[in-house]
Amino acid sequence: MLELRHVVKTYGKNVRAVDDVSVQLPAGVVGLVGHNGAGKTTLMQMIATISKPTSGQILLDDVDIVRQPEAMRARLGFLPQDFGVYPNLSALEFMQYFAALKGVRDPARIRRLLELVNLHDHAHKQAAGFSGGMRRRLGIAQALLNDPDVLIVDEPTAGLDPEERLRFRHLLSEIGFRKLVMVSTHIVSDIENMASRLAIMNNGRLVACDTPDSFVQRARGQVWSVTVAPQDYETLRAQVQVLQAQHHAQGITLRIAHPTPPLAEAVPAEPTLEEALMTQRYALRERMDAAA
Ligand SMILES: Nc1ncnc2c1ncn2[C@@H]1O[C@H](COP(=O)(O)OP(=O)(O)OP(=O)(O)O)[C@@H](O)[C@H]1O
Repeated sequence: MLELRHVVKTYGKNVRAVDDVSVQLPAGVVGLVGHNGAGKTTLMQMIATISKPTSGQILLDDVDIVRQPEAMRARLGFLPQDFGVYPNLSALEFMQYFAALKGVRDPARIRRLLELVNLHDHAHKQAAGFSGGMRRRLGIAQALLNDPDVLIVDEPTAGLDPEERLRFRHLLSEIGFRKLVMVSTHIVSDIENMASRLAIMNNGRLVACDTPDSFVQRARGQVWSVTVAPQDYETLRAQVQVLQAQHHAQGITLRIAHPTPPLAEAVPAEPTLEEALMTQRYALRERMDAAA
C-alpha cells in the first residue's frame, strides 16, 4: 500500500506544483488525470524518489520513503515521460545494459520480458529502427526488470498509433492485477478500461480519487441530450457546457452538462466516463469562480 500524507511541493515562492495531497493506493491501476501543469509529473517524481516533497510524507507499506528512498527504489519500476532508448543498442543489449545496472543477473528474465512486451522477434534489431510504440514497450520491459511492486508510467501512450495504444493498455492492465501501477495521462479513453481508480488533479490538488463507476454514477442526471435547430445552437452554446455536437439532417444533436434540464425537450443521457469527468471539472470551476 502506498500512502501520501499532506504532500506539498513548491518551486520558488509562487508555484505550488503539488498542494496538500493525501491518498491511500492499494494494488491496481491508478489513472492520474489532469490538465497540463496540474502537478501529475511532480507527484510521480516524488513517489519515484527523484525529487523530495517540500513537506508531507510518502509511505510504502508504512516505510517513509522520503527518509529511506532505497526502500522504494528496490521495489520501483519507472517509465518517465521523456524516456529515451539508446539507438545503437539492440533491444536485447539495451535490456542487458539495464539488467547490469539494476543487478539483475537472470538472462531468462530478459527473454521473458521481451516476450511479455512482444519484442522478442526484434531482440537483435537496433532500437534506432523502432516505432514510438516499440520504444515505449522496451521502456516498460526495462522498468519491469526488478519485478517491481510499484510501476509508474508517465504519459504512456503519447505518440503511439491506435494498435500500439491498445497493446500497451492491455499490458499495463495485466500488470495491475497484482501490482500498483500509476499511469498519468490527459487522455481518459487510455485508462478508462483498465484503471481501477482515477485520481483527478487540478492546480496541484487531488480533487477526487474514486472508481470510474463512481464518477459515472455521480454524473447521472447531469448529462442531457437534445436536438436543436442550427440557428438555436449558438445561443445555447453560450449558456451551457456542450460536451458533444453532432450535425445531421434534422438539426444538431447535443450532449450537454447541466444540473437541471437545459431545455424542456432535453432527455437524460447516460454519461461516458469522459463526460463524467468533464461534468465534475465544470462543477469544480464554477465552485472556484463562486469562491473567488
Ligand atoms: N522544475 C520546476 N521548476 C519550476 N516549476 C516547475 C518545475 N517543474 C514543474 N513546475 C511547475 O509545476 C506545475 C506542475 O507541473 P507538472 O509538470 O507536475 O504538471 P503535469 O500535470 O505533469 O503537466 P503535463 O501534463 O504538462 O506534463 C506547473 O505549473 C509547472 O510549470
